[in-house]
Amino acid sequence: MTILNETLSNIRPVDAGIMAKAQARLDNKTKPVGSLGRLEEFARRYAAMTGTPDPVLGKKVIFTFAADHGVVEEGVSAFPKEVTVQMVLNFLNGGAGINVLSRHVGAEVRVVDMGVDHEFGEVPGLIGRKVARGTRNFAKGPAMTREEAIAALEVGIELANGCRAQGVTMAGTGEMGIANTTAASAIIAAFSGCTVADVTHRGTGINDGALNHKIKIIEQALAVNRPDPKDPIDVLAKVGGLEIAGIAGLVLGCAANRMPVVVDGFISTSGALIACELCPAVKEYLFAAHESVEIGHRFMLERIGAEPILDLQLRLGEGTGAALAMGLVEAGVKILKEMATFAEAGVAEGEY
Ligand SMILES: O=C(O)c1ccc[n+]([C@@H]2O[C@H](COP(=O)([O-])O)[C@@H](O)[C@H]2O)c1
Ligand SMILES: Cc1cc2nc[nH]c2cc1C
Repeated sequence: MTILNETLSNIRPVDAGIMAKAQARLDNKTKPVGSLGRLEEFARRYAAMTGTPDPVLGKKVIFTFAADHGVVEEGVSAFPKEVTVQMVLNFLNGGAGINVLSRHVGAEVRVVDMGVDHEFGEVPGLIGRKVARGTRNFAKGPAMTREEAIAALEVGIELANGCRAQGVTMAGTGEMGIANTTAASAIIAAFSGCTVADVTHRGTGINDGALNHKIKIIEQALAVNRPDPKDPIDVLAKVGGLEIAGIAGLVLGCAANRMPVVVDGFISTSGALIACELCPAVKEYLFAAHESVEIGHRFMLERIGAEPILDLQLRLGEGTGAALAMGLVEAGVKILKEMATFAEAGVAEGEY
């Protein structure tokens, strides 16, 4: 069996009994029932994902997947393609937004080259898993072959599979890739049947003229490639990206390993969406970090059925929202594990 098929066959719905046990444990803590709101939801879902009402909190890791996009040549981004490689080096030097926010929450950043159009050679810290030197221009034909898409998915799965032995208990997704909002918009348009204009926005900050052009390019890409929404790998290969495939694989691998995964913004969610379309039970293992400024994000989150944790007007990517949200998920689990019960603290219980 292929790694992908084996992973898909290992994904099971979470145990509703464990969720109820975790909630019962929360209800005995020294607080009015339900008064910690969504922190309680995070805790009981985390418990159900990991299969125990007393879950372990270990290492937190953000995987930031980087890749280039052939469609950049159509003028769909405010920034030049070189920024992808330049930002990878910034991540490795610890100077990017994701480095700051990961330090803030005590998470480690792992940078994965899925398909940057640059030969890095031996660069300390970089996880080199290049599947190709970027995708092809999907305004003219498929971004990748089906084989490339599956190879990239399997990179993400293997990274997730490695986590448990390394003491990682929560993963987060992140990405870097100039022009990748064009791919993410094409993916949600292909699945949802929404008009391209409804799901396409300004990415790094394009002006009105460039936005109209970006919409036309995505319409052209969908007409040229005709991705089949019933075949998520076809959608991924034709209008996706190598970093998006890596994210989809990571999310599948986390679900198969019963490991909670916190999904970042618009592009990360397009990867999570591919994973959920391949196997609907995946959605039970993910936390949606935040709602991105990108207008298409809402449609993705609705399709997955995920309620975002934060709304901070973020649109950076890299995993920045995931890092922040991870801190809140962890806070919820600490409440479950560390807070005193009424009996332990000698506090009188209420009557409801
Ligand atoms: O995560 C988001 O919601 C998000 C929204 C807009 C832009 N980005 C980041 O900006 C880059 C893509 O923007 P663009 O305009 O080049 O398609 C890519 O590196 C993403 O990490 C990220
Ligand atoms: C500078 C810069 C940093 C980024 N981080 C993620 N996407 C990005 C896009 C740009 C342009």
